[in-house]
Amino acid sequence: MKLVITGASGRMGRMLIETALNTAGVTLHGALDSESSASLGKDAGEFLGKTTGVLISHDAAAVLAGADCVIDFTHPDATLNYLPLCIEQGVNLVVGTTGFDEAGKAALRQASESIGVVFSPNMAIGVNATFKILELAAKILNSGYDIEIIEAHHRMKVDAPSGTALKMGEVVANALGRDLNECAIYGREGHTGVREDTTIGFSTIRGGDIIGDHTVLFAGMGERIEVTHKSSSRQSYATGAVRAALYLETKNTGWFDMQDVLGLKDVTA
Ligand SMILES: NC(=O)C1=CN([C@@H]2O[C@H](COP(=O)(O)OP(=O)(O)OC[C@H]3O[C@@H](n4cnc5c(N)ncnc54)[C@H](OP(=O)(O)O)[C@@H]3O)[C@@H](O)[C@H]2O)C=CC1
Ligand SMILES: O=C(O)C1=N[C@H](C(=O)O)C[C@H](O)C1
Repeated sequence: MKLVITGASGRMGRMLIETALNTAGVTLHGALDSESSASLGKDAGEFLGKTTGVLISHDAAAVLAGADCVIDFTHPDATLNYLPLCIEQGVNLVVGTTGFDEAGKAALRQASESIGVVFSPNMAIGVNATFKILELAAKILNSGYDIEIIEAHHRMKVDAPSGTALKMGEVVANALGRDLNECAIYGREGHTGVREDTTIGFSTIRGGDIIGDHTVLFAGMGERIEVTHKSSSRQSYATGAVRAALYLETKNTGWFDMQDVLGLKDVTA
């Protein structure tokens, strides 16, 4: 499978290049970065001390020619810029980028009528298992428990709450028959009044080099349950993303998430 990695000099881009180079059946076909990137023209493997023959480029049309799949961990503006070229050239797309607005998500979903798309705010197997655990926890703790979602990430992260925290909120809200758009509380300040029963609160921490911690707290009277996932390396995200690209090898169109890729859709307790 011929893979193109966007955001090639970013934290995830580099991890993805290393993972692609180490995965049997995968060829690094191209590497893209922003037009202002200091890495343009450099070998994509330079940061590993390797020569791959793939030079980091800004010419998306040229790089995408002949590719099978793009893995994109960048910024919503970048993803939506690459999208028409993927459609035009029939190149599948794995999107790990977070922070899309509703219109951006709709554009990706529409693209999946022409190409295969895997869209997931977190590609780690453990996080996707946690989504399942949360579904069950929410169904059991369906009344008498206040739900709060706490996430912590590195100081360079630009979107909040994290895509994973929002997805956790969605999973819990759906399990309880609530609409996250109606029950989410994003931070509190001043005289807030007492907590309303059916709300789901989000708290965001940004600092240092924290890779990604997520906790869903079910706080009852006299006890509390915390479901926590902590990432200690970006490798888990990259491994999941390359697995998603391989999953798309047999697909020409369609909208998928990591639950599809990992075969978790039908897993019930
Ligand atoms: N789904 C998942 O499992 C995970 C998702 N993520 C998400 O992936 C994204 C990237 O994270 P991370 O690697 O830490 O971020 P970085 O800032 O380290 O990397 C982003 C890369 O994208 C490039 N880029 C940014 N804007 C544009 C643009 N408009 N056009 C072209 N290229 C652009 C940057 O280039 P330059 O620096 O030159 O601007 C950089 O190379 C985030 O949305 C994050 O939330 C992260 C980890 C896991
Ligand atoms: O920006 C990050 O680093 C991460 N972003 C994703 C998110 O927003 O959920 C996934 C992971 O938590 C790391």
